[in-house]
Amino acid sequence: MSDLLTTAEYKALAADLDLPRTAFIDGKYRAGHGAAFTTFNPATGLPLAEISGCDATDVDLAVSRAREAFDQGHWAKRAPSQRKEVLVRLCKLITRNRRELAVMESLDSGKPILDCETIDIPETIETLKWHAELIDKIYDQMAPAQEDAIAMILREPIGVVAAILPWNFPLLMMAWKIGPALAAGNSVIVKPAEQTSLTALRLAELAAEAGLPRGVLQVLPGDGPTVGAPLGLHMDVDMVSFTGSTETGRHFLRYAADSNLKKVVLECGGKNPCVVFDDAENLDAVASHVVNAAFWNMGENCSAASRLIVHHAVKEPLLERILARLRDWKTGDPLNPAHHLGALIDAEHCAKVASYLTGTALAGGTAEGPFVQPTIYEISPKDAKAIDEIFGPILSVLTVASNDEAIALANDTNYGLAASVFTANTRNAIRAARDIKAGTVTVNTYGEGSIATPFGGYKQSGFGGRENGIHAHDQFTEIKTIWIDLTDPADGDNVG
Ligand SMILES: NC(=O)C1=CN([C@@H]2O[C@H](COP(=O)(O)OP(=O)(O)OC[C@H]3O[C@@H](n4cnc5c(N)ncnc54)[C@H](OP(=O)(O)O)[C@@H]3O)[C@@H](O)[C@H]2O)C=CC1
Ligand SMILES: CCCCCC/C=C/C(=O)O
Repeated sequence: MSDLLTTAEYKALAADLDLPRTAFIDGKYRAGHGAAFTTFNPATGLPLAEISGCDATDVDLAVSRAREAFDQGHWAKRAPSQRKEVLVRLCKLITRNRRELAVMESLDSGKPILDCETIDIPETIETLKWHAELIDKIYDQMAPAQEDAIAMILREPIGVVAAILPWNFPLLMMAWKIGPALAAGNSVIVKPAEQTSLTALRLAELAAEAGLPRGVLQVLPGDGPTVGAPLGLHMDVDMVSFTGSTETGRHFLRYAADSNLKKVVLECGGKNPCVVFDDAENLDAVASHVVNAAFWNMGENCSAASRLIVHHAVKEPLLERILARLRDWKTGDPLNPAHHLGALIDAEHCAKVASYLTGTALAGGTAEGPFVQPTIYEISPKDAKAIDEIFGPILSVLTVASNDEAIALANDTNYGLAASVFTANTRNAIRAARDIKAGTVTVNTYGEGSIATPFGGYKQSGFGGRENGIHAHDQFTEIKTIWIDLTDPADGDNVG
């Protein structure tokens, strides 16, 4: 992006921000009944704002308002083209306020402003626009039926959806959920991660300004046990869409089992492999992809490639290039647009990541407060660094003697979210893409694909559906069959 500001200009904007401090319920900001909590700037450790937290009383209120809004049909039953208009208006408002949102996101999450400006905010807009534009272009279906019957298959909004968000992509993950959910006509209650509530609240305010009826999008700040659990256990919440750790994902399956069997979709962790075969070409490009895959967003990314599985024939030249490439990746103040890595989310997470900084590193290996240098270790597959989801800027290099061994190692994990394969041989590429058990396999590149391609995990990386693309629309709708008998009564009844 050409119009990045200077650090001083970003800091001036940051100082002027009007930060939201209460829940957004029934179309307006209002204080919750839970304990107030502080949201911190991860880069400085200083408080940003005191936020009035929610509790089960607020959950009950928000669910009843969401249900009322749904039943009244001012959103759910509106023509798809009218829902589209409101969501497109919201995109325009986000665009108009994009700088404010980018700075708020960077301040609250520690993400580099460079990424907030060039990825998080543009992708948030793109996601909302894509689902808005989709909704008046999809058709329901007819199924084969008997001669004197018509069978229709309709998609209907599910009802009240709870969106439980992580702290690593606060706005973008909100967009991944509310984009398809709102476009389909649902009422959505968002629970942001306690560390990062600010942009979710501001987005709800902008949605109201865009014309979203009250009760259709509400945001309840607070922690998991106090706000997430009552949402998960609520008898009048029809669906939970969750992004976060596999462990917390399991809680939501239990909540559903212990309440109303609500639909649950989980997008959880990953220990994603970058596999480099002996015939990989253009190692400069491979090195760029590996660095980006491992260290983008400080490795606080469910689809980060934290395992580099490389054939020994290309290991040395590839590592040389990776280390050279890494010299361009600067770590530090998130509001400095020259920095590619900002601050880790909080002290607890820093301590967890730092506990993996052991042994001799090929690069990095040090942490200074919330700033962890991009770090590379060459280790054995049995090392905890190669097994655990660290969620920090630590790449494990695992050397193999054959391409088959590489695939076996790539699959030797409880996770299965994303993987990349680098090879010049088409047959090897296709075989690897087929054999790796992951929701997304990229060949000779790294990334999540586009908003049009489904995103989600095999094994313990996910459950119940896919985000993005038309598959996300499936996630947030129920399928209804309508069978219409066309028998002429004059010809007798159709029974038996
Ligand atoms: N797949 C991914 O994208 C993510 C993976 N992670 C992984 O999870 C690890 C821990 O991060 P963490 O923030 O604790 O992630 P969690 O999975 O615990 O949090 C995700 C969301 O679930 C909520 N939550 C937490 N516990 C409960 C509960 N018992 N009932 C209902 N809701 C709950 C959180 O609320 P709150 O935090 O406010 O209490 C947050 O909104 C990271 O180190 C990383 O490995 C983390 C974030 C994203
Ligand atoms: C530009 C696309 C970014 C996708 C990031 C997906 C990460 C999800 C997660 O960590 O939950």
